[in-house]
Amino acid sequence: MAEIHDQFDTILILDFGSQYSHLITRRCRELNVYAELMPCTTKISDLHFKPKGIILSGSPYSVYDDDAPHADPAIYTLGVPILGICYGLQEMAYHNKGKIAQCNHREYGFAQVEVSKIGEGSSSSVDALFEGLGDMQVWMSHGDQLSEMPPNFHIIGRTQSAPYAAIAHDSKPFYGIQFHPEVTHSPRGKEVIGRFVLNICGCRTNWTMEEFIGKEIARIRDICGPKGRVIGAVSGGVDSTVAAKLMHEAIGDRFHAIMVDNGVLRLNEAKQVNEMLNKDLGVNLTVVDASDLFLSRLEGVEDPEKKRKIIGNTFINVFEEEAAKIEAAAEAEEKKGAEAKGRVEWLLQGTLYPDVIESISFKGPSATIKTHHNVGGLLADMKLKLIEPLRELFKDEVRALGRLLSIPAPLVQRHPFPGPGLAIRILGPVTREQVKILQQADSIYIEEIRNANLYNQISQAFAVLLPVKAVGVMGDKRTYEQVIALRAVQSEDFMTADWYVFPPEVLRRISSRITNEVSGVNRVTYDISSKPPSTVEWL
Ligand SMILES: Nc1ncnc2c1ncn2[C@@H]1O[C@H](COP(=O)(O)OP(=O)(O)OP(=O)(O)O)[C@@H](O)[C@H]1O
Ligand SMILES: O=c1[nH]c(=O)c2[nH+]cn([C@@H]3O[C@H](COP(=O)(O)O)[C@@H](O)[C@H]3O)c2[nH]1
Ligand SMILES: NC(=O)CC[C@H](N)C(=O)O
Ligand SMILES: [Mg+2]
Repeated sequence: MAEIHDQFDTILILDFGSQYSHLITRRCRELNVYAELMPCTTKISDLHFKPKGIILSGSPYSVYDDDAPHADPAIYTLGVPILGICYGLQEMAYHNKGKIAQCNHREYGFAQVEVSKIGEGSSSSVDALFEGLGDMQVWMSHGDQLSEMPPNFHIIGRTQSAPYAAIAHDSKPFYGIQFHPEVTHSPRGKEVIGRFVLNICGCRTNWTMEEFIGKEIARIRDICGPKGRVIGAVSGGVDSTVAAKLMHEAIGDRFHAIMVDNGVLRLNEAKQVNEMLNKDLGVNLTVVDASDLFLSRLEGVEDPEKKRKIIGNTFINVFEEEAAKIEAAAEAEEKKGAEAKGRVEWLLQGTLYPDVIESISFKGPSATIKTHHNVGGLLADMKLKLIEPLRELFKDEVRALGRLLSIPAPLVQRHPFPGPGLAIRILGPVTREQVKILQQADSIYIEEIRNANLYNQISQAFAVLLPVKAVGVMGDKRTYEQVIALRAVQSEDFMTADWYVFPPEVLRRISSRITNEVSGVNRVTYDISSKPPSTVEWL
């Protein structure tokens, strides 16, 4: 089977636990080079591909810590260029017998790198890593630094407090930099990464969504074989819509898209999504109304993790039932003499790279903050095999892919909506009445955001129904009703997010409409928390 690594030169990023590891991956991909993040404990002998270059990330550890992570020494004999960033530099120096010590002046924030000149006068030049860049502003975050150069390395850049801020091996393509080129606070950082992956590693720049489409379609056809059929979990969200369209291009009507009405969707969502997919995209969609099943299983459940697991498991039950129905229908037709159809062996999911990255840390999955229904909420003994064509992509890559697949802009720009839906936005038990209140409030909120032309400036907006009651006065009468909280965030990748600053008149209109039009609500509040320390969703 064709592998992604056969088709795209790959930069392997070894993750030592830095907060910025995934940004290194992103920067490479922005240069149209495929990059993949793996735990720093990865054994080179276990890789089933040869990377074109390796980047060692930063880390919260110091190299001499007892439990400090170290890379497989085999990386140094693989014959490919290596770039160490921050801890990565220290790790490279440590392996090559240099010395590392705590700095007198810890550096957090901006620094100026002075790029070293090689040679004299008019024939002087700089190292290939910095070619054409000159002295530059960079961003630092370290308490340790190189105190003694490893043998056979030389300095290629320094800062005022770090004399060995950038080093290179005398004869091998090994580089170390103390600063972080992957963060936007290092304005020319992406060019430094470019010098490494393009000039030094010589990677082909074919990681574009145009190339990806063709190759992924071929790969899907290969996986499914000439007859295999796929059932697709489609929500109307960006990811599953793009995945569905890709699947449809690859195997036509051997792909069966299923949207599950789990009783906790937004107002009129099932109807709208049905129209969009059938009409706009030509994907044959079946909407299964399983709202009674979901709501009965959710009855009385308050615990957020329990809600998530119930929903994740029930989704799979419904998909397996639908797969069985599709097979039974095909068998009935075959008995009447129709040509035999393939089995429904696969379940399509719109899982993205950030979902996967969360479980990559070298210490195993990072602390579970919440179980995303499509990753941790799956049934252990499910019969369908997963097919996840977007597993390697970031959200903005998926949106670019969607545009290339001619998916209409309003669909591509949709805010994400979590699979567990309104169940994780109703704090406390989920009932049909509570769902109805929240659906109405949410619909007014989004409508007013669209009317104010702010939808595309906000990454995600939604309403939350709080399990508290407050006193109000309406038409001279005392009321004692529920509270709606509004949330709107801006975020690049939803790993971090900041709350959105609305023009006051927009908030005023939204609040007034919700309290007037939604019975059962007499108060509206606005959530001014960033992630971290909060998360985007309340549950
Ligand atoms: N109501 C639903 N019916 C069928 N499948 C669903 C439903 N909700 C979620 N899923 C499945 O779970 C996956 C993950 O949901 P998620 O919300 O992360 O992605 P999305 O809905 O495709 O896109 P977005 O993040 O933009 O909402 C979806 O890609 C889809 O496969
Ligand atoms: O499909 C999903 N299934 C889930 O279980 C789930 N939980 C959170 N989210 C979405 O993920 C992003 C980050 O949310 P948090 O900061 O709350 O983790 C936000 O965009 C959330 O809406 C989910 N999406
Ligand atoms: N950001 C980093 O990689 C830090 C590395 C190491 N812990 C230091 O403080 O120098
Ligand atoms: Mg969704």
